[in-house]
Amino acid sequence: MEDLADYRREIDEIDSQLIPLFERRMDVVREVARFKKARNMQVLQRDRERVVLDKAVARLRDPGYAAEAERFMNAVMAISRAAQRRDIGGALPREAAPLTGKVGYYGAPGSFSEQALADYFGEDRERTACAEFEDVFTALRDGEIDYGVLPIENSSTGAITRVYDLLGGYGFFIVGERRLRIHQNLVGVAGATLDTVRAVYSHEQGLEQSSRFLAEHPGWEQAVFHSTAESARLVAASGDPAKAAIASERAAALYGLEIIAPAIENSRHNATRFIVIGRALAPAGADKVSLAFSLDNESGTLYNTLRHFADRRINLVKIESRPIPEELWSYRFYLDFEGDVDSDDVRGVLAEISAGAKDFRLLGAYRSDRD
Ligand SMILES: C=C(O[C@@H]1C=C(C(=O)O)C=C[C@H]1O)C(=O)O
Repeated sequence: MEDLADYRREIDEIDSQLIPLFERRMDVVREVARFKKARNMQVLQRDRERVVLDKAVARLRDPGYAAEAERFMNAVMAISRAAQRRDIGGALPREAAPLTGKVGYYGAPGSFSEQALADYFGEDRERTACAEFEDVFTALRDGEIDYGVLPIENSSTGAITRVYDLLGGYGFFIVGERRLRIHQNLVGVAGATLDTVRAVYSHEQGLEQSSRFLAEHPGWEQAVFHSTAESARLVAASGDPAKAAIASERAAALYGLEIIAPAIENSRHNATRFIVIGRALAPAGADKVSLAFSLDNESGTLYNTLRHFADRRINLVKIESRPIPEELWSYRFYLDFEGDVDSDDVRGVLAEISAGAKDFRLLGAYRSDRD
């Protein structure tokens, strides 16, 4: 067997080639930053990163290293993105004010997201329904819409985790938010009553937010369907008094349904927070910032990240963690905090966190919707 010193000499020799290559790569990456700055382009280019990862794996002699090669290149690209963000500095692409254009929303006409859209952009704004959460993201990616509106958290059921995961996956920005008081109603066709109903359709949020009311009717089948509005549409189309939906008053009126039981939500304070997403950061004047990052699973990493907020007396308003499916028991953290993204303190804290965390991403800076 060779000596440990021999192995280490060999590793040193390899690194002596690796580091100059890394340096060359970083030089090119910073040229790319200049290019992006001139064209107001986003730093993160997910499609390109996928290509880089696929090429790396294809070049392996031993495919057994595929997962490691991906992690290696992911780390290299996270470092190059951080360098590009440093170079580009405050010149992140921003939306022009006011936010004009076509808006997509989750659900169907009559959904709570449509209500949030009407509240935020005005009733007259041109809009398009997106049946699934991801459809809002793909429509924005494909240029079919300029902004999207989706729910992100409910005051009683918590985070809408699927939307968090999509936010982490697509490279878009949160440009605004709207909070809405949510009343859930049991709605059905003319003649439907608590006695005729056998099955209740709704989005899982509608069912969850009304779980106490539903518990009083144990004989009813609970069917998870698309959005609350889509559920109302289904019930109207069926014409069947045995079917009911949990949906808004707005949806009931739109689809000609009657309210069998009003305000069936568990909590008197039931409210949902909706986000408005866009392809670039909101115009200046924001007072709330959202970001995402992951950390090494080691003692103190989360503390060492969060302490920067305390040191700068920045108020953290929300933290959510979501599993990273590709990395067993690893998590991605989503943080919301108060502050102006153009202030020295917020710039400082973003620099501190991006230096210590992996896959750091500024998710948005926008005006908060306070009560
Ligand atoms: C260098 C670029 O910027 C980022 C970093 C990449 C990399 O290091 O290879 C790839 C895509 C971008 O997310 C680029 O856009 O090509």
